[in-house]
Amino acid sequence: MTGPVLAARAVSKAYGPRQVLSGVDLEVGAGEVVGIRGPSGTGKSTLLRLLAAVERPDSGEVEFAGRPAWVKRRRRVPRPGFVMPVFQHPRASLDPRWPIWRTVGEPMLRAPDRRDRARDLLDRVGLPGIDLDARPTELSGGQCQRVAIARALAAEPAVVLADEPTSALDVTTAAGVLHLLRSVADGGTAIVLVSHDGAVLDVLADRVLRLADRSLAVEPTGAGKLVENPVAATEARLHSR
Ligand SMILES: Nc1ncnc2c1ncn2[C@@H]1O[C@H](COP(=O)(O)OP(=O)(O)OP(=O)(O)O)[C@@H](O)[C@H]1O
Repeated sequence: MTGPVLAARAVSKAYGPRQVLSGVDLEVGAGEVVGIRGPSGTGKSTLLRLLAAVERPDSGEVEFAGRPAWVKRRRRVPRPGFVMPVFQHPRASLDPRWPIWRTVGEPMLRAPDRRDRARDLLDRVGLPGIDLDARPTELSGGQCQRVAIARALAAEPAVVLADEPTSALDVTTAAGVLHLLRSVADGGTAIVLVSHDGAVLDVLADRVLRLADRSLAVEPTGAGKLVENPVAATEARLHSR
């Protein structure tokens, strides 16, 4: 396809009297990594929930591959696995009753080897040898964060929406996860990445937008991109924050 894989068209959202987003436009192409930064409370997580079609905008449209995410009757159009979110508080987004292999394997319900594939994905997010039957309550925040990333990738989605995906990780682990996300993007998946961390955005994002005054504006990026950086250089860049 030639058009954007994900788009927001004049999207607005208010909670009660508080207008959080007003006429936000965004287009994300296949394989593109778009970073979003901005002060706390400006609506970054809200925008991701709208882009994930977890919440509806008050006005405007979210489109998946050129088609509205919501139909006129205000029902969400089912597109399983098209957009996968990684929410800011991963422990809360994991089912506490499920062993982690089942959480990661959920998007691959039809795969008979989904336990093995879950193990492989958990290896790739830096959790080799983790107990596949562990429950989220037995894991650290950083481990939950990586389980949530593995689950998002299991769907082989067209779009990953990641809200502070490395905030609970040490620098070395974060660099590994950022490289994994870059390789996923290089395989054609679009990524929208929210982070307060300029270094994370600088190394991973193809372009960075700033959310302020209820809308998005282009933000100049800083250091060289991850594509040109080996993991060790990314690690050094994250250390220098
Ligand atoms: N479900 C909700 N009900 C009412 N108000 C909400 C809701 N979700 C978000 N808000 C409000 O919308 C505003 C934007 O919140 P949001 O979490 O999107 O900001 P953010 O930029 O992601 O913040 P942070 O960087 O601190 O995570 C805040 O004033 C918040 O209190």
